[in-house]
Amino acid sequence: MTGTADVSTYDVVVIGGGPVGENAAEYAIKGSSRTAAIVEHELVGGECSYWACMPSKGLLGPGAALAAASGLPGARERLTQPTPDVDAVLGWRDTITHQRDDSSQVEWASGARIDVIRGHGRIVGEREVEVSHRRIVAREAVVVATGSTASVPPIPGLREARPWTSRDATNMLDVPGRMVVLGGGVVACEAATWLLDLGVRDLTMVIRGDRLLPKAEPFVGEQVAAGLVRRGVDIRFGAQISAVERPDVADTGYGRIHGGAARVTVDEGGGSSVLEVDEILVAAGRAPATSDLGLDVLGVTDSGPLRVDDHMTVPGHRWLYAVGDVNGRVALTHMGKYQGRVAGDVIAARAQGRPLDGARFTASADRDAIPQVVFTRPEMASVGRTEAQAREDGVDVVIAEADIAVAGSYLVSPDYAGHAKLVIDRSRDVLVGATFVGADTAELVHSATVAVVGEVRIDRLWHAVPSYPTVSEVWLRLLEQLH
Ligand SMILES: Cc1cc2nc3c(=O)[nH]c(=O)nc-3n(C[C@H](O)[C@H](O)[C@H](O)COP(=O)(O)OP(=O)(O)OC[C@H]3O[C@@H](n4cnc5c(N)ncnc54)[C@H](O)[C@@H]3O)c2cc1C
Ligand SMILES: NC(=O)c1ccc[n+]([C@@H]2O[C@H](COP(=O)([O-])OP(=O)(O)OC[C@H]3O[C@@H](n4cnc5c(N)ncnc54)[C@H](O)[C@@H]3O)[C@@H](O)[C@H]2O)c1
Repeated sequence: MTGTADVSTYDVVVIGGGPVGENAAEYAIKGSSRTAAIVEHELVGGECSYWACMPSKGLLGPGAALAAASGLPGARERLTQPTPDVDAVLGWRDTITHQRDDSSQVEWASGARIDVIRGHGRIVGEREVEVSHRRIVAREAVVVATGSTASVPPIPGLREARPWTSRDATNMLDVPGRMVVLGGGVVACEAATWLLDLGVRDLTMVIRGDRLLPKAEPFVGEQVAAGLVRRGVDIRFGAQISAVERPDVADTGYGRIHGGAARVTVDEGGGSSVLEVDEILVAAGRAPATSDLGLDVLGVTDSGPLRVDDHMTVPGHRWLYAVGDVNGRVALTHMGKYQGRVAGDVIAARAQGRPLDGARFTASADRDAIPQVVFTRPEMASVGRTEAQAREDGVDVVIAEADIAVAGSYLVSPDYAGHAKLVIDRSRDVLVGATFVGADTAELVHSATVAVVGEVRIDRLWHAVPSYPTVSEVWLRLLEQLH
């Protein structure tokens, strides 16, 4: 860093210190003498570390472990309680989130020679960022990595009722007895799973469409819904919340019940009914965090995502990059970090006057090779395109599909239930998508990701022999259909 009291200069300034901004800063300067700063107005580590991926998986783990044990003879006989110890789970969650203390992340940044500047970052001109009246100048690049925020639909009375968003659900301190969840996407399905584990006894999900997890293969939503219904969840499809009344609202903080009971009107099938609940969870998607970022000075007045090209550069502004949730390409930590690595490599190459030769400088996997794991019970893991997406893209599709019923799955549990599907492009004889549902499938998906990205021909995949006895033997069942 160089500068006077109120103007500092770095080679690279990153606004937003989530996992994606951290990666972009690290890659932009590593192995060089370039300097970088991360501007963060909350906690270094971002939504993912304190409010999203990490606490949610912490809350889900103990229930998943108990479910695994209860499916296996010899272990299940030793289980005295089928549900987790609530205080211990919440304590484990707090351990994972370091009680929202970001000092270890700041230490990491300092080890990587990245300065952390606390405060709200706003672009005030070309290569210029303002943080609390302090001006930061970037010699090479400004990277926007500000993430996203939870959306709350404009339903009469909903905002006034101070409903929970994912931040409350992941950082819950109180366990509401009766809850309604608005939405049927990933946050809704994962949260429903841990809310039940932690003792919510009366849970209703209000879904405007006709299935859960609508972006995945249809069998995923069916199996996840069946799992939740078995645990007593009332899922209302084709339904909408039309009004909320909560006379006794209280600002009790994240994870606390926000007041007295709420009356929630649900419209479905031409009629309506009223649910009385102790808390409402809104899980209706997220909006890119582009407000109050100064983008209007660049002529960007749209409040949507900050669009970028495949070098993660904002068109027309070669010094400006946007990575992660904020660019609207894909809202997943691992894909945002991938974009952060691409942006960092591009910034480094441009700083050294090197051409952007090579695949490393172009993001492509975040379009057609996106892996995702949804940690429901059963869990689902997928990569690439679904059959419907492939057909929409004009791919000449061949399908291989099978229940997961192999020696490896039987050994996980004699009651194992799972399903797998491959989507193949007939003209190239390569895999373009794969979806697995069932216990222990999360660790299966990377094999499919390698096959999709590597464009491995199906006749070669035949020689990738799965080990016996593992769940991955389902590959053999699927490939037999294509051989
Ligand atoms: C409940 C939940 C669970 C999830 N689980 C998973 C999962 O298991 N796996 C997965 O891959 N993805 C998961 N996601 C998605 C994942 O959280 C996001 O994709 C990821 O956090 C995006 O990272 P990011 O760095 O782009 O943004 P963020 O993590 O949101 O970080 C952005 C940072 O920028 C800061 N900031 C914003 N504006 C400014 C400003 N103007 N000035 C200074 N600082 C600013 C914020 O304070 C924040 O620290 C989950 C999301 C939710 C809601
Ligand atoms: N394990 C993981 O990888 C993981 C976990 C959680 C979240 N995430 C990511 O975080 C992002 C946000 O997740 P999410 O579940 O909030 O979003 P989502 O887009 O997956 O689901 C939003 C849901 O809300 C519904 N909805 C939206 N507006 C509505 C309205 N006005 N009325 C009724 N229903 C409405 C949609 O139909 C959909 O079912 C996603 O990109 C997701 O992939 C990932």
